[in-house]
Amino acid sequence: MIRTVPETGSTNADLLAALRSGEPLNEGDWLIADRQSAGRGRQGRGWQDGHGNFMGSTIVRTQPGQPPAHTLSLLAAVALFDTIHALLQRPHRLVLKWPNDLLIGDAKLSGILLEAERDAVVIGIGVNLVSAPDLPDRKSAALTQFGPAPDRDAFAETLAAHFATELQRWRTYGLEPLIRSWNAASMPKGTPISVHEPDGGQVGGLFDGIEPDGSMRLRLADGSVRVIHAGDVILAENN
Ligand SMILES: O=C(O)CCCC[C@@H]1SC[C@@H]2NC(=O)N[C@@H]21
Repeated sequence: MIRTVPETGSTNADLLAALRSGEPLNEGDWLIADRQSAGRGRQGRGWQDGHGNFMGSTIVRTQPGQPPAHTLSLLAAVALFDTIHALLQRPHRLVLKWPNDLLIGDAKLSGILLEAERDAVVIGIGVNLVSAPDLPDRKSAALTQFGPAPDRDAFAETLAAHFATELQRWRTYGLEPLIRSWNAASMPKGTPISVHEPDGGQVGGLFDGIEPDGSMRLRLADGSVRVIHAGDVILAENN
């Protein structure tokens, strides 16, 4: 069920609170806000809302024997890619940047934030359908720069359907088909990037694809490969 509210602080915060208070929430339920006053982004950043943009969250129940929960960020990215790809007149400009950002050219179009709560993960997605905020450290873009504004509610229905399909595939067949889909949508190997690691370190190199477990390969200047399990990736040319 998709529930829409006119305004809230953060749809992620709302679903986390609902989980904590034991409200009945099912997989497939989405909470979507027309406006968000305290949107949360990755790495402690905020997420700026915009009239007509998509801001919504859903939950997945974690179960023993299924792929690691953090790979749901790749899953959400693939579902989002499929949703947006169909809307673009020149879809080849759309690429995924590890782990889950969608870029048009070199500009960020959307963001995905996973937050865990006991046996559940809240997955929040923000998409610049109509307007893009100015970001301090990277370029941003909105879909309206590339075509007509999609209807937000129709967009939500399609995204929810793609997400449900990917979730079932992830549970049934594991990570392999998901990684294949992610790779097919990925920015090209050899793209110069800079990785900001959770410990505050920064390392530059060339994007070298992803490992079967979803971690990222970074080719360093000396030709060796470093496997990155967590971090924030910035295109070197945006730096
Ligand atoms: O930093 C990022 O790239 C992730 C941004 C995630 C934003 C979405 S908007 C809907 C949901 N609610 C939030 O507070 N954040 C996520």
